[in-house]
Amino acid sequence: MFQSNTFKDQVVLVTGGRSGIGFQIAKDMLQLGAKVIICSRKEAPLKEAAEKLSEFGVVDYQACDIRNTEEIQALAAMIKEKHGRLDVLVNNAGGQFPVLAEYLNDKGWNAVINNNLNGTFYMIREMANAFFIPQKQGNIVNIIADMHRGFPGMIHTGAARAGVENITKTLAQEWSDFNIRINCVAPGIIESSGLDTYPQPVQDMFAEAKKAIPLKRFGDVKDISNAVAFLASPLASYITGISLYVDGAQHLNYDKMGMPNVLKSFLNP
Ligand SMILES: CCCCCCCCC/C=C/C(=O)SCCNC(=O)CCNC(=O)[C@H](O)C(C)(C)COP(=O)(O)OP(=O)(O)OC[C@H]1O[C@@H](n2cnc3c(N)ncnc32)[C@H](O)[C@@H]1OP(=O)(O)O
Ligand SMILES: NC(=O)C1=CN([C@@H]2O[C@H](COP(=O)(O)OP(=O)(O)OC[C@H]3O[C@@H](n4cnc5c(N)ncnc54)[C@H](OP(=O)(O)O)[C@@H]3O)[C@@H](O)[C@H]2O)C=CC1
Repeated sequence: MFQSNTFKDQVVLVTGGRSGIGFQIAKDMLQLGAKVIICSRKEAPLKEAAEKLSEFGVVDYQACDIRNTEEIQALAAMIKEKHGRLDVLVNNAGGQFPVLAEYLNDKGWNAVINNNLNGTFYMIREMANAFFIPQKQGNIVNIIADMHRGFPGMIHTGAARAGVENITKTLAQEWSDFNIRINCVAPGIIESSGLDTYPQPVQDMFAEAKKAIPLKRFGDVKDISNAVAFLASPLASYITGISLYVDGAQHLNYDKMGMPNVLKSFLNP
């Protein structure tokens, strides 16, 4: 258990904090003493999530598409006005869809690269310039995915998340002079709202998929938020530039649940 004052008076931004994993990260941060800002694209569910989270502490929200630099700058301005600083950035916003590489068109490829790679970089750059570099203090945790051995069935996200992992290694070195730590959390398959977005044949595979995970279960959102809290906390003060796989050792197991075969069985382009 973390002490309830672990993040006391720290200001934490969680992208995609309206749902699933991001919501749990925001809730935990509030319960550990932080002031939290959540952002995502859809204003109405964002507001609703902020209302729920306000039970646990001080929470602000602002609609922001991480692919849009102007919207990110407006978010930074709001945070500066309300809080004057930012201590932790959790890049959780993202998503993709299952597809076989040969059927993925430019638009679909670009949509996922823009979201998961470009959007994450824009957010890191803007928040570092607005807060972390001038403060000479900052902490970034990037949620990536289990793409250790490639990502059959989701080539776009595998490439994007590998890019974020490499950004993390680069900035752990470039920005060490600014006392900025940056790490990744790589979730395996997590029981969250995100899984509902997968087509039924993929969901039908999930029970079978658990057998291929050494710990024989999917993770839950708390497994991820615990890892994020650890990496963002002083307990991890000598850790930067790493990826922490929170996946029941799934990344050591090459069999991606036979997913390409499942996709071939229902994809009919
Ligand atoms: C297999 C292994 C499983 C493995 C099993 C499970 C592994 C779990 C690991 C990971 C789990 C998670 O991440 S769970 C989290 C999942 N959550 C999400 O994915 C939610 C957020 N997702 C999104 O917002 C979207 O998927 C994303 C594409 C990234 C962004 O969308 P945009 O709004 O930018 O773009 P859109 O307008 O929707 O789409 C742009 C184009 O992308 C393509 N496109 C978009 N959605 C598409 C779809 N469902 N199927 C085909 N193509 C699609 C089309 O070409 C679209 O153009 P048109 O044709 O012209 O429209
Ligand atoms: N669940 C799982 O098994 C795994 C999840 N992940 C990753 O973890 C993260 C959270 O996933 P999870 O909670 O399960 O899924 P959700 O779909 O519930 O969460 C995705 C969140 O990101 C937001 N978002 C997406 N695109 C953008 C954007 N361009 N700008 C701002 N916000 C955006 C969404 O809000 P809105 O639509 O309103 O913008 C939503 O709140 C995602 O990056 C996901 O890919 C990685 C591995 C496994």
